[in-house]
Amino acid sequence: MLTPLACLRASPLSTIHIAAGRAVAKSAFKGSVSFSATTAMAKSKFEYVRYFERDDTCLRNCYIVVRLDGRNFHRFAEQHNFVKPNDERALGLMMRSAHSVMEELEDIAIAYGQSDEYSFIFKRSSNWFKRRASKLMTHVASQFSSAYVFYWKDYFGEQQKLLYPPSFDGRVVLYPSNRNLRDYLSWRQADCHVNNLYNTVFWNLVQKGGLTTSEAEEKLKGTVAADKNEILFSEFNINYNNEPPIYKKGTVLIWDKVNETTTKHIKLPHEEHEKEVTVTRTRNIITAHHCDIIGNEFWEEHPNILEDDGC
Ligand SMILES: Nc1nc2c(ncn2[C@@H]2O[C@H](COP(=O)(O)OP(=O)(O)OP(=O)(O)O)[C@@H](O)[C@H]2O)c(=O)[nH]1
Ligand SMILES: [Mg+2]
Ligand SMILES: [Mg+2]
Repeated sequence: MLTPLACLRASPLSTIHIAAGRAVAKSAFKGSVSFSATTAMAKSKFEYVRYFERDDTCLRNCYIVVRLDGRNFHRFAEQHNFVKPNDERALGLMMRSAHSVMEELEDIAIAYGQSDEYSFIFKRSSNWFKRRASKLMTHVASQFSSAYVFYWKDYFGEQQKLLYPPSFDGRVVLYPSNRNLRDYLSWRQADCHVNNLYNTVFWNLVQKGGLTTSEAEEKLKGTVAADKNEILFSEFNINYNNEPPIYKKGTVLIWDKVNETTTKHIKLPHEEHEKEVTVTRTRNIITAHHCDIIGNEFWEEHPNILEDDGC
């Protein structure tokens, strides 16, 4: 007897003979027990099962946000010796993976990432995959995860091996207005700032100040941003404003137009010699920014990211 698993394994090598509207699968494995299953073809009585599928079409006119977050990255960061509190390699790899998502999937107008998360915003007019939430989310998550593994060595080199396959959860959220979408992105960037300020002081207290992690935690209890800035400045001579923007602001990926000029040699039919001509092409490329997206300036500089609210 073949177990169900063995049958599954056998099926790719099986030959299927179609006779009188019925499919007969025969095992191609020599020596194994051959099976011949007769299965009714399309339009069978089984087809009703497809009506159990849920319609998860995203509401029209809304921005579709897919947010990914690394699963148990606290442990992943420890096991892969991430630098505390910010690991440039890890942030670079997250950015590269997000870049890959934007390159491969259509209609993403902007992406924002920090720590182990990335948000991808599909244009409100997008009709990609008929706006089916599960399709959008799973494509984003799987492209991101495979890119993360694929590009690992480019960022961590040979010394730091990838010890196990990382994974990312995904969720879909719809935002009906430009204000809502901007507030969503502001929320994520504010989160980046709050966490980074805390982590910067915390790890300075531990690594340079000699405090244990619980002593550092105790010292920071009840402190506000100004207190943390003061500790950084007075105890460690660090001006938080001068910390790298990628740590403080996260990463924004957008499409930008660039002009590319190339020289070509062409020979016109009525001319004897080749002529050198310069050709300028406009190309869309993805650019990374580590700037404030809470205020108006960024949005005024890039007016094409948001679509008209239409009201
Ligand atoms: N050392 C270090 N750790 C990082 C860095 N980026 C992310 N992390 C870790 O990743 C965690 C991300 O936080 P969360 O997403 O809230 O938590 P999580 O452990 O991933 O758990 P779940 O998301 O609930 O599965 C942080 O708490 C850090 O421990 C980094 O650059 N350096
Ligand atoms: Mg996480
Ligand atoms: Mg997270």
